[in-house]
Amino acid sequence: MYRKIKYSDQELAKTLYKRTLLFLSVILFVPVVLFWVHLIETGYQDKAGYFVPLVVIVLLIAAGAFYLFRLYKYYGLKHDNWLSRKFLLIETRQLFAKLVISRGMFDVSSDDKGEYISYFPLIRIKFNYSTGQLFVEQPVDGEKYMDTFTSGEFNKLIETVMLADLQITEFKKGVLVSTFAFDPIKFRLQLSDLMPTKGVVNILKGIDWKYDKFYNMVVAGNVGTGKSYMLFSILGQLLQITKFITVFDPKRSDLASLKYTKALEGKVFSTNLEINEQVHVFYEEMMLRSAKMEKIKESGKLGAYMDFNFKPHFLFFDEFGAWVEMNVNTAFGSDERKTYDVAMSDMKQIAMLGRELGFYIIIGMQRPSADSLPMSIRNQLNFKVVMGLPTPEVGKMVFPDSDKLLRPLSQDLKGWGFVQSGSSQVRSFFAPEFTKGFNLHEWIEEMDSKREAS
Ligand SMILES: Nc1ncnc2c1ncn2[C@@H]1O[C@H](COP(=O)(O)OP(=O)(O)OP(=O)(O)O)[C@@H](O)[C@H]1O
Repeated sequence: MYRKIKYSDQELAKTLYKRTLLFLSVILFVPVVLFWVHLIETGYQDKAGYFVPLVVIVLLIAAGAFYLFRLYKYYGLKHDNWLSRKFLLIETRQLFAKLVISRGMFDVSSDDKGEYISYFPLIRIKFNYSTGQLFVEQPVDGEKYMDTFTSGEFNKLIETVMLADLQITEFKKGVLVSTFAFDPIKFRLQLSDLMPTKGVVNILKGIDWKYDKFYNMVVAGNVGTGKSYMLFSILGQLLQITKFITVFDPKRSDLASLKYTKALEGKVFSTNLEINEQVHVFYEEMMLRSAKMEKIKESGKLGAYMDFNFKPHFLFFDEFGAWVEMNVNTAFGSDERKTYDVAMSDMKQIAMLGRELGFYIIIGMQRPSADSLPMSIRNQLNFKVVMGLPTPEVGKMVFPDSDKLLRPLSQDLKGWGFVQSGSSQVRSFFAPEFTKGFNLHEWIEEMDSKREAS
Protein backbone atom coordinates (compact mmCIF):
# COMPACT_ATOMS: atom_id res chain seq x y z
CA MET A 1 0.00 0.00 0.00
CA TYR A 2 1.31 3.44 -0.94
CA ARG A 3 1.67 5.97 1.93
CA LYS A 4 1.26 9.65 1.25
CA ILE A 5 3.94 11.96 2.65
CA LYS A 6 2.40 14.79 4.67
CA TYR A 7 3.78 18.06 6.03
CA SER A 8 3.30 16.80 9.58
CA ASP A 9 5.45 13.72 8.87
CA GLN A 10 8.56 15.81 9.53
CA GLU A 11 7.97 15.16 13.24
CA LEU A 12 6.42 11.71 12.81
CA ALA A 13 8.80 9.80 15.07
CA LYS A 14 8.53 12.42 17.83
CA THR A 15 4.74 12.54 17.53
CA LEU A 16 4.39 8.76 17.74
CA TYR A 17 6.87 8.65 20.61
CA LYS A 18 4.89 11.22 22.59
CA ARG A 19 1.60 9.44 21.86
CA THR A 20 2.98 6.09 22.96
CA LEU A 21 4.25 7.60 26.21
CA LEU A 22 0.92 9.29 26.80
CA PHE A 23 -0.87 5.99 26.22
CA LEU A 24 1.53 4.24 28.60
CA SER A 25 0.97 6.95 31.25
CA VAL A 26 -2.81 6.61 31.00
CA ILE A 27 -2.62 2.82 31.26
CA LEU A 28 -0.41 3.06 34.33
CA PHE A 29 -2.27 5.90 36.01
CA VAL A 30 -5.70 4.29 35.88
CA PRO A 31 -4.91 1.53 38.44
CA VAL A 32 -3.06 4.06 40.62
CA VAL A 33 -6.03 6.44 40.66
CA LEU A 34 -8.30 3.49 41.50
CA PHE A 35 -5.87 2.55 44.28
CA TRP A 36 -5.94 6.13 45.66
CA VAL A 37 -9.75 6.14 45.60
CA HIS A 38 -9.64 2.90 47.54
CA LEU A 39 -7.20 4.40 50.10
CA ILE A 40 -9.39 7.49 50.54
CA GLU A 41 -12.50 5.36 50.95
CA THR A 42 -10.82 3.23 53.60
CA GLY A 43 -9.58 6.38 55.38
CA TYR A 44 -5.90 5.59 54.92
CA GLN A 45 -3.74 8.40 56.40
CA ASP A 46 -0.06 7.56 55.68
CA LYS A 47 1.24 9.95 52.97
CA ALA A 48 3.86 7.49 51.78
CA GLY A 49 1.09 5.07 50.80
CA TYR A 50 -0.12 7.66 48.30
CA PHE A 51 3.32 8.80 47.18
CA VAL A 52 5.10 5.49 46.48
CA PRO A 53 2.89 4.33 43.55
CA LEU A 54 3.36 7.76 41.95
CA VAL A 55 7.15 7.44 42.10
CA VAL A 56 6.96 3.90 40.73
CA ILE A 57 4.87 5.11 37.80
CA VAL A 58 7.19 8.00 36.99
CA LEU A 59 10.15 5.61 37.06
CA LEU A 60 8.31 3.11 34.85
CA ILE A 61 7.44 5.83 32.33
CA ALA A 62 11.04 7.10 32.29
CA ALA A 63 12.29 3.53 31.73
CA GLY A 64 9.68 3.06 28.99
CA ALA A 65 10.74 6.32 27.34
CA PHE A 66 14.37 5.25 27.36
CA TYR A 67 13.54 1.76 26.09
CA LEU A 68 11.37 3.09 23.27
CA PHE A 69 14.08 5.53 22.23
CA ARG A 70 16.69 2.78 22.04
CA LEU A 71 14.25 0.47 20.28
CA TYR A 72 13.61 3.04 17.56
CA LYS A 73 17.30 3.78 17.15
CA TYR A 74 18.82 0.30 17.15
CA TYR A 75 16.16 -2.39 16.73
CA GLY A 76 15.71 -1.98 12.97
CA LEU A 77 19.45 -2.28 12.32
CA LYS A 78 19.61 -5.76 13.79
CA HIS A 79 16.23 -7.25 12.95
CA ASP A 80 14.00 -7.92 10.01
CA ASN A 81 10.40 -8.36 11.19
CA TRP A 82 7.16 -6.39 11.28
CA LEU A 83 8.44 -4.05 14.02
CA SER A 84 11.70 -3.16 12.28
CA ARG A 85 9.68 -2.57 9.09
CA LYS A 86 7.30 -0.25 10.96
CA PHE A 87 10.29 1.71 12.20
CA LEU A 88 11.73 1.87 8.71
CA LEU A 89 8.46 3.21 7.36
CA ILE A 90 8.25 5.87 10.09
CA GLU A 91 11.85 6.92 9.52
CA THR A 92 11.38 7.07 5.75
CA ARG A 93 8.18 9.10 5.88
CA GLN A 94 9.92 11.55 8.20
CA LEU A 95 12.99 11.75 5.99
CA PHE A 96 10.91 12.41 2.88
CA ALA A 97 8.86 15.14 4.59
CA LYS A 98 12.08 16.77 5.79
CA LEU A 99 13.56 16.62 2.28
CA VAL A 100 10.56 18.47 0.85
CA ILE A 101 10.29 20.99 3.67
CA SER A 102 13.99 21.80 4.01
CA ARG A 103 14.10 22.55 0.28
CA GLY A 104 11.03 24.77 0.47
CA MET A 105 9.16 22.64 -2.07
CA PHE A 106 5.75 23.59 -0.64
CA ASP A 107 3.57 26.71 -0.47
CA VAL A 108 2.04 28.50 2.48
CA SER A 109 -0.98 30.84 2.27
CA SER A 110 -2.92 32.68 4.94
CA ASP A 111 -6.50 33.61 5.62
CA ASP A 112 -8.46 34.97 8.62
CA LYS A 113 -7.72 31.83 10.59
CA GLY A 114 -3.96 32.06 10.02
CA GLU A 115 -1.41 30.32 7.85
CA TYR A 116 -2.02 27.03 6.14
CA ILE A 117 -0.21 24.76 3.65
CA SER A 118 -1.74 25.54 0.27
CA TYR A 119 0.47 23.15 -1.73
CA PHE A 120 2.45 20.13 -0.66
CA PRO A 121 3.74 17.83 -3.43
CA LEU A 122 1.90 14.54 -3.61
CA ILE A 123 4.69 12.03 -2.92
CA ARG A 124 3.72 8.46 -2.13
CA ILE A 125 5.98 5.65 -1.01
CA LYS A 126 5.66 1.89 -0.82
CA PHE A 127 8.06 -0.80 0.38
CA ASN A 128 8.45 -4.32 -0.85
CA TYR A 129 10.37 -5.76 2.06
CA SER A 130 10.90 -9.19 0.58
CA THR A 131 12.67 -7.82 -2.50
CA GLY A 132 14.28 -4.89 -0.65
CA GLN A 133 12.71 -2.33 -2.97
CA LEU A 134 11.25 1.10 -2.34
CA PHE A 135 8.80 2.61 -4.84
CA VAL A 136 8.42 6.36 -4.85
CA GLU A 137 5.71 8.19 -6.76
CA GLN A 138 6.58 11.81 -7.43
CA PRO A 139 4.22 14.38 -8.92
CA VAL A 140 4.46 15.54 -12.51
CA ASP A 141 1.76 18.11 -11.89
CA GLY A 142 2.95 21.29 -13.62
CA GLU A 143 3.70 22.99 -10.29
CA LYS A 144 6.87 25.00 -9.90
CA TYR A 145 8.68 22.22 -7.99
CA MET A 146 8.05 19.65 -10.69
CA ASP A 147 11.51 20.03 -12.28
CA THR A 148 13.21 18.86 -9.10
CA PHE A 149 11.38 15.56 -9.57
CA THR A 150 11.59 15.18 -13.34
CA SER A 151 15.30 16.13 -13.48
CA GLY A 152 16.18 13.26 -11.16
CA GLU A 153 17.46 15.68 -8.48
CA PHE A 154 15.02 14.35 -5.89
CA ASN A 155 16.00 10.77 -6.75
CA LYS A 156 19.64 11.63 -6.01
CA LEU A 157 18.63 12.97 -2.61
CA ILE A 158 16.70 9.77 -1.91
CA GLU A 159 19.74 7.69 -2.85
CA THR A 160 21.82 9.67 -0.37
CA VAL A 161 19.44 9.74 2.58
CA MET A 162 18.20 6.17 2.17
CA LEU A 163 21.58 4.64 1.22
CA ALA A 164 19.62 3.24 -1.72
CA ASP A 165 20.30 2.65 -5.41
CA LEU A 166 18.01 3.89 -8.11
CA GLN A 167 16.97 0.96 -10.31
CA ILE A 168 14.44 2.35 -12.76
CA THR A 169 12.39 5.45 -13.36
CA GLU A 170 9.10 5.35 -15.25
CA PHE A 171 6.94 8.24 -16.35
CA LYS A 172 3.22 7.55 -16.03
CA LYS A 173 0.29 9.92 -16.40
CA GLY A 174 0.85 12.70 -13.85
CA VAL A 175 3.50 10.79 -11.90
CA LEU A 176 7.05 9.63 -12.03
CA VAL A 177 7.61 6.26 -10.37
CA SER A 178 11.15 5.50 -9.24
CA THR A 179 12.22 2.13 -7.90
CA PHE A 180 15.10 1.94 -5.46
CA ALA A 181 16.97 -1.01 -4.02
CA PHE A 182 17.22 0.05 -0.38
CA ASP A 183 18.61 -3.10 1.14
CA PRO A 184 21.38 -4.56 -1.08
CA ILE A 185 21.77 -7.70 1.04
CA LYS A 186 18.26 -8.76 -0.05
CA PHE A 187 19.56 -9.02 -3.60
CA ARG A 188 22.41 -11.34 -2.65
CA LEU A 189 22.44 -14.78 -4.21
CA GLN A 190 23.57 -17.95 -2.52
CA LEU A 191 25.72 -20.41 -4.46
CA SER A 192 22.73 -22.72 -4.75
CA ASP A 193 20.73 -19.89 -6.41
CA LEU A 194 23.18 -19.58 -9.29
CA MET A 195 21.46 -20.80 -12.45
CA PRO A 196 23.59 -19.74 -15.39
CA THR A 197 22.20 -20.24 -18.86
CA LYS A 198 23.62 -19.61 -22.33
CA GLY A 199 24.66 -15.95 -22.39
CA VAL A 200 23.60 -15.27 -18.80
CA VAL A 201 25.78 -15.36 -15.68
CA ASN A 202 24.08 -14.48 -12.38
CA ILE A 203 25.60 -11.73 -10.27
CA LEU A 204 22.77 -10.67 -7.95
CA LYS A 205 18.99 -10.88 -8.05
CA GLY A 206 17.91 -8.83 -11.03
CA ILE A 207 21.39 -8.26 -12.47
CA ASP A 208 23.11 -10.77 -14.71
CA TRP A 209 26.22 -10.57 -16.77
CA LYS A 210 24.80 -11.00 -20.26
CA TYR A 211 28.14 -11.52 -21.87
CA ASP A 212 26.92 -11.52 -25.46
CA LYS A 213 25.64 -7.99 -24.92
CA PHE A 214 27.93 -6.57 -22.25
CA TYR A 215 31.05 -8.38 -23.34
CA ASN A 216 34.29 -8.33 -21.30
CA MET A 217 34.34 -7.80 -17.58
CA VAL A 218 36.62 -6.14 -15.08
CA VAL A 219 36.62 -6.97 -11.38
CA ALA A 220 38.72 -4.49 -9.44
CA GLY A 221 39.30 -4.52 -5.70
CA ASN A 222 41.94 -4.18 -3.06
CA VAL A 223 43.33 -7.10 -1.11
CA GLY A 224 40.72 -8.75 1.10
CA THR A 225 37.65 -7.12 -0.43
CA GLY A 226 36.31 -10.31 -2.05
CA LYS A 227 37.67 -10.01 -5.58
CA SER A 228 38.83 -13.63 -5.72
CA TYR A 229 35.50 -14.93 -4.43
CA MET A 230 33.66 -12.83 -6.98
CA LEU A 231 35.86 -14.33 -9.73
CA PHE A 232 35.22 -17.86 -8.40
CA SER A 233 31.46 -17.33 -8.57
CA ILE A 234 31.76 -16.32 -12.23
CA LEU A 235 34.22 -19.07 -13.10
CA GLY A 236 32.02 -21.78 -11.56
CA GLN A 237 29.04 -20.57 -13.57
CA LEU A 238 30.99 -20.34 -16.81
CA LEU A 239 32.14 -23.92 -16.33
CA GLN A 240 28.50 -24.91 -16.50
CA ILE A 241 28.24 -23.18 -19.87
CA THR A 242 31.49 -24.04 -21.63
CA LYS A 243 34.69 -25.99 -21.25
CA PHE A 244 36.67 -23.36 -23.16
CA ILE A 245 38.13 -21.47 -20.23
CA THR A 246 41.70 -20.30 -19.73
CA VAL A 247 42.88 -18.94 -16.39
CA PHE A 248 45.90 -16.73 -15.70
CA ASP A 249 47.09 -15.91 -12.22
CA PRO A 250 50.56 -14.32 -12.37
CA LYS A 251 50.64 -13.83 -8.60
CA ARG A 252 49.90 -17.52 -8.01
CA SER A 253 47.18 -16.86 -5.48
CA ASP A 254 43.88 -18.76 -5.19
CA LEU A 255 43.09 -19.09 -8.91
CA ALA A 256 46.47 -20.69 -9.64
CA SER A 257 45.58 -23.64 -7.41
CA LEU A 258 42.80 -24.55 -9.83
CA LYS A 259 45.38 -26.20 -12.06
CA TYR A 260 45.03 -29.16 -9.68
CA THR A 261 41.38 -29.66 -10.54
CA LYS A 262 40.24 -32.06 -13.26
CA ALA A 263 37.92 -29.39 -14.64
CA LEU A 264 40.73 -26.94 -15.34
CA GLU A 265 43.67 -29.26 -15.80
CA GLY A 266 46.06 -27.77 -18.37
CA LYS A 267 44.07 -24.54 -18.52
CA VAL A 268 45.59 -22.58 -15.63
CA PHE A 269 48.85 -20.66 -16.12
CA SER A 270 50.92 -18.57 -13.78
CA THR A 271 54.46 -18.05 -15.08
CA ASN A 272 55.14 -15.00 -17.16
CA LEU A 273 56.28 -16.95 -20.17
CA GLU A 274 53.32 -19.36 -20.09
CA ILE A 275 50.88 -16.46 -19.81
CA ASN A 276 52.42 -14.53 -22.70
CA GLU A 277 52.35 -17.63 -24.88
CA GLN A 278 48.83 -18.63 -23.89
CA VAL A 279 47.42 -15.16 -24.64
CA HIS A 280 48.71 -15.71 -28.14
CA VAL A 281 47.14 -19.19 -28.29
CA PHE A 282 43.79 -17.69 -27.25
CA TYR A 283 44.19 -14.98 -29.89
CA GLU A 284 45.03 -17.52 -32.59
CA GLU A 285 41.94 -19.56 -31.72
CA MET A 286 39.88 -16.40 -32.06
CA MET A 287 41.39 -15.61 -35.46
CA LEU A 288 40.76 -19.18 -36.58
CA ARG A 289 37.11 -18.79 -35.71
CA SER A 290 37.05 -15.47 -37.50
CA ALA A 291 38.28 -17.22 -40.64
CA LYS A 292 35.70 -20.01 -40.25
CA MET A 293 32.90 -17.53 -39.80
CA GLU A 294 34.03 -15.56 -42.83
CA LYS A 295 33.86 -18.77 -44.83
CA ILE A 296 30.31 -19.49 -43.62
CA LYS A 297 29.27 -15.95 -44.40
CA GLU A 298 30.52 -16.34 -47.98
CA SER A 299 27.19 -18.02 -48.72
CA GLY A 300 25.33 -14.90 -47.60
CA LYS A 301 24.44 -16.19 -44.11
CA LEU A 302 24.33 -13.57 -41.37
CA GLY A 303 24.84 -13.83 -37.63
CA ALA A 304 27.20 -13.90 -34.69
CA TYR A 305 29.16 -16.89 -33.37
CA MET A 306 26.25 -18.53 -31.51
CA ASP A 307 24.14 -18.52 -34.66
CA PHE A 308 26.68 -20.90 -36.19
CA ASN A 309 26.82 -23.16 -33.11
CA PHE A 310 30.22 -22.02 -31.93
CA LYS A 311 30.85 -22.08 -28.19
CA PRO A 312 32.00 -19.07 -26.15
CA HIS A 313 35.60 -18.97 -24.90
CA PHE A 314 36.60 -17.11 -21.74
CA LEU A 315 39.95 -15.76 -20.66
CA PHE A 316 40.21 -15.22 -16.91
CA PHE A 317 43.08 -12.88 -16.25
CA ASP A 318 43.53 -12.21 -12.52
CA GLU A 319 46.11 -9.69 -11.31
CA PHE A 320 46.32 -8.14 -14.75
CA GLY A 321 48.09 -5.06 -13.29
CA ALA A 322 50.79 -7.24 -11.74
CA TRP A 323 51.38 -8.93 -15.11
CA VAL A 324 51.79 -5.54 -16.82
CA GLU A 325 54.14 -4.32 -14.10
CA MET A 326 56.26 -7.48 -14.27
CA ASN A 327 56.70 -7.10 -17.99
CA VAL A 328 57.10 -3.38 -18.61
CA ASN A 329 60.31 -3.47 -16.61
CA THR A 330 61.92 -6.16 -18.75
CA ALA A 331 64.62 -5.03 -21.17
CA PHE A 332 63.55 -3.88 -24.61
CA GLY A 333 64.54 -6.40 -27.23
CA SER A 334 64.72 -9.30 -24.74
CA ASP A 335 62.74 -12.45 -25.59
CA GLU A 336 60.53 -11.90 -22.57
CA ARG A 337 59.74 -8.35 -23.64
CA LYS A 338 58.99 -9.42 -27.19
CA THR A 339 56.50 -12.10 -26.09
CA TYR A 340 54.88 -9.55 -23.74
CA ASP A 341 54.52 -6.98 -26.51
CA VAL A 342 52.85 -9.59 -28.69
CA ALA A 343 50.62 -10.71 -25.81
CA MET A 344 49.56 -7.14 -25.00
CA SER A 345 48.78 -6.43 -28.62
CA ASP A 346 46.77 -9.70 -28.74
CA MET A 347 44.87 -8.71 -25.61
CA LYS A 348 43.85 -5.44 -27.27
CA GLN A 349 42.65 -7.31 -30.35
CA ILE A 350 40.71 -9.86 -28.28
CA ALA A 351 39.07 -7.06 -26.30
CA MET A 352 38.07 -5.34 -29.52
CA LEU A 353 37.12 -8.22 -31.82
CA GLY A 354 36.15 -10.95 -29.35
CA ARG A 355 32.51 -10.01 -28.92
CA GLU A 356 31.35 -11.01 -32.43
CA LEU A 357 33.45 -14.15 -32.29
CA GLY A 358 32.55 -15.27 -28.76
CA PHE A 359 35.97 -14.71 -27.15
CA TYR A 360 35.59 -12.87 -23.87
CA ILE A 361 37.96 -11.49 -21.26
CA ILE A 362 37.45 -11.26 -17.50
CA ILE A 363 40.11 -9.07 -15.95
CA GLY A 364 40.77 -9.05 -12.23
CA MET A 365 43.05 -6.37 -10.80
CA GLN A 366 43.62 -4.35 -7.69
CA ARG A 367 43.76 -0.72 -8.80
CA PRO A 368 43.10 -0.03 -12.47
CA SER A 369 45.10 2.95 -13.69
CA ALA A 370 45.96 4.44 -17.05
CA ASP A 371 49.33 2.63 -16.90
CA SER A 372 48.11 -0.80 -15.83
CA LEU A 373 44.98 -0.97 -17.99
CA PRO A 374 45.45 0.50 -21.47
CA MET A 375 42.60 2.63 -22.72
CA SER A 376 41.98 0.41 -25.74
CA ILE A 377 41.18 -2.49 -23.38
CA ARG A 378 39.42 -0.35 -20.76
CA ASN A 379 37.00 1.00 -23.35
CA GLN A 380 35.97 -2.54 -24.26
CA LEU A 381 35.07 -3.60 -20.72
CA ASN A 382 31.31 -3.46 -20.55
CA PHE A 383 30.53 -5.12 -17.27
CA LYS A 384 32.36 -3.46 -14.44
CA VAL A 385 32.68 -4.47 -10.85
CA VAL A 386 34.60 -2.88 -8.00
CA MET A 387 34.79 -4.83 -4.78
CA GLY A 388 34.95 -2.74 -1.60
CA LEU A 389 34.96 1.04 -1.55
CA PRO A 390 37.17 2.36 -4.37
CA THR A 391 39.40 5.39 -4.01
CA PRO A 392 38.03 8.41 -5.95
CA GLU A 393 40.65 7.76 -8.69
CA VAL A 394 39.70 4.10 -9.11
CA GLY A 395 36.00 5.01 -8.97
CA LYS A 396 36.48 7.54 -11.79
CA MET A 397 38.58 5.10 -13.80
CA VAL A 398 36.03 2.25 -13.61
CA PHE A 399 32.81 4.30 -13.67
CA PRO A 400 33.84 7.43 -15.61
CA ASP A 401 30.29 8.53 -16.43
CA SER A 402 28.77 8.06 -13.01
CA ASP A 403 28.46 10.79 -10.39
CA LYS A 404 26.97 8.41 -7.86
CA LEU A 405 28.25 8.76 -4.33
CA LEU A 406 29.76 5.40 -3.37
CA ARG A 407 29.40 4.48 0.28
CA PRO A 408 30.58 1.45 2.25
CA LEU A 409 27.89 -1.23 2.55
CA SER A 410 28.98 -3.20 5.56
CA GLN A 411 31.66 -3.19 8.24
CA ASP A 412 31.23 -6.85 9.14
CA LEU A 413 30.46 -8.64 5.89
CA LYS A 414 32.93 -9.15 3.05
CA GLY A 415 32.13 -9.48 -0.61
CA TRP A 416 30.29 -6.21 -1.31
CA GLY A 417 31.00 -3.67 -3.98
CA PHE A 418 29.59 -1.80 -6.94
CA VAL A 419 28.52 -3.01 -10.33
CA GLN A 420 27.64 -1.43 -13.66
CA SER A 421 26.22 -3.30 -16.60
CA GLY A 422 26.81 -1.33 -19.80
CA SER A 423 25.89 2.29 -19.23
CA SER A 424 23.16 1.57 -16.65
CA GLN A 425 23.20 3.01 -13.12
CA VAL A 426 26.02 1.97 -10.83
CA ARG A 427 24.52 -0.33 -8.16
CA SER A 428 25.87 -1.40 -4.80
CA PHE A 429 25.72 -5.15 -4.37
CA PHE A 430 26.79 -8.22 -2.46
CA ALA A 431 28.57 -10.91 -4.46
CA PRO A 432 27.12 -14.43 -4.33
CA GLU A 433 27.65 -15.81 -0.85
CA PHE A 434 30.05 -18.66 -0.23
CA THR A 435 29.11 -20.58 2.87
CA LYS A 436 31.59 -21.40 5.62
CA GLY A 437 33.51 -24.63 5.03
CA PHE A 438 33.12 -24.31 1.29
CA ASN A 439 35.77 -26.14 -0.75
CA LEU A 440 36.76 -24.37 -3.96
CA HIS A 441 38.07 -27.39 -5.82
CA GLU A 442 35.06 -29.57 -4.99
CA TRP A 443 32.70 -26.82 -6.11
CA ILE A 444 34.58 -26.26 -9.38
CA GLU A 445 34.46 -30.00 -10.14
CA GLU A 446 30.76 -30.06 -9.34
CA MET A 447 30.05 -27.13 -11.68
CA ASP A 448 32.07 -28.80 -14.44
CA SER A 449 30.24 -32.08 -14.02
CA LYS A 450 26.89 -30.25 -14.25
CA ARG A 451 27.87 -29.12 -17.75
CA GLU A 452 29.04 -32.55 -18.76
CA ALA A 453 25.83 -34.08 -17.44
CA SER A 454 23.71 -31.68 -19.44
N1 LIG B 1 31.23 -13.68 -1.64
C1 LIG B 1 31.73 -14.01 -0.46
N2 LIG B 1 31.08 -14.88 0.34
C2 LIG B 1 31.58 -15.22 1.53
N3 LIG B 1 32.74 -14.72 2.03
C3 LIG B 1 33.42 -13.85 1.29
C4 LIG B 1 32.96 -13.45 0.01
N4 LIG B 1 33.85 -12.58 -0.50
C5 LIG B 1 34.81 -12.44 0.42
N5 LIG B 1 34.58 -13.20 1.50
C6 LIG B 1 35.43 -13.31 2.70
O1 LIG B 1 36.45 -12.31 2.61
C7 LIG B 1 37.75 -12.88 2.53
C8 LIG B 1 38.60 -12.16 1.49
O2 LIG B 1 38.07 -12.38 0.20
P1 LIG B 1 39.01 -12.60 -1.08
O3 LIG B 1 40.08 -13.58 -0.78
O4 LIG B 1 38.12 -12.88 -2.23
O5 LIG B 1 39.62 -11.16 -1.21
P2 LIG B 1 40.57 -10.60 -2.31
O6 LIG B 1 40.12 -9.23 -2.56
O7 LIG B 1 40.63 -11.49 -3.46
O8 LIG B 1 41.92 -10.59 -1.55
P3 LIG B 1 43.23 -11.38 -1.93
O9 LIG B 1 43.82 -10.60 -3.06
O10 LIG B 1 44.01 -11.34 -0.66
O11 LIG B 1 42.80 -12.79 -2.29
C9 LIG B 1 37.52 -14.35 2.19
O12 LIG B 1 38.48 -15.17 2.77
C10 LIG B 1 36.14 -14.64 2.76
O13 LIG B 1 36.23 -15.01 4.12
